[in-house]
Amino acid sequence: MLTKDQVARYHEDGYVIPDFRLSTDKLERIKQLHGALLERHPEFKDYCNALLDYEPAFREFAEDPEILDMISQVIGSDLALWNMSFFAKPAHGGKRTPWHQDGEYWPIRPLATCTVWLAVDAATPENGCLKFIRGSHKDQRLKAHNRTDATDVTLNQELDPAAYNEDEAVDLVLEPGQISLHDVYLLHGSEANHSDKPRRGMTMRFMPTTSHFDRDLAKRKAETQKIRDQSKQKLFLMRGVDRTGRNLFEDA
Ligand SMILES: O=C(O)CCC(=O)C(=O)O
Ligand SMILES: [Fe+2]
Repeated sequence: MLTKDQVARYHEDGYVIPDFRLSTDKLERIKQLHGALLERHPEFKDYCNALLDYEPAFREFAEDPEILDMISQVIGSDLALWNMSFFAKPAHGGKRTPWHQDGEYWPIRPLATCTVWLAVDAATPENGCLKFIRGSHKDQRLKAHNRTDATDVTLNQELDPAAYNEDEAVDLVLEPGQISLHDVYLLHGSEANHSDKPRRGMTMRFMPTTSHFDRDLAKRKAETQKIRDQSKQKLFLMRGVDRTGRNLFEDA
């Protein structure tokens, strides 16, 4: 569980690093599953944004009761897992992630999600750890993004340079097995990996079921923003009930 102070930190800063460590066994299992996935799909060497479509076994890590307890402390006790991704950032050139707000990409209304970012390897400034701008989620608004057609990036929507000041960024330094939780409006990004160590990170994205995963909006966003069509996204109810009555879940 998060302490009262950690819950307050999450709301104040837009992220928190809980006292949590995934076991070495589970980390090894994640590395194995990911290694096998890359053998089948080498195109995901930098980034896979639909992990469960290609390897459903990853879901067990999002069913961890300790993690679900923490998520319910920050977004409430009715919650769904709607995405898992893998930012693999290999040694010697793993791609940068442009500065962005997650919400720019996602067809969830009202916009809400808590992301668990799990460090599979140690994440440091040298291998391109995530960088957050503390408190930048607070007005709960999306700022201007521009599309980038660069090929050395994981994502294609980039915050307008006038919307943030990189000097305010803090490094999210994590040991293997540690996690951070971050808000859907938080400004964040990461540099390329020029080191000789990989920086693998796995995400689990949870939304409160007071929000609607809008599949029509997903289609429109795919067209207008040239992002992946998320209209067929699999949603898993993890705790509680659907509060909107409009979300479509997979059978558990
Ligand atoms: O791992 C990265 O470099 C980016 C991760 C990210 O943007 C996210 O988890 O929302
Ligand atoms: Fe992100």
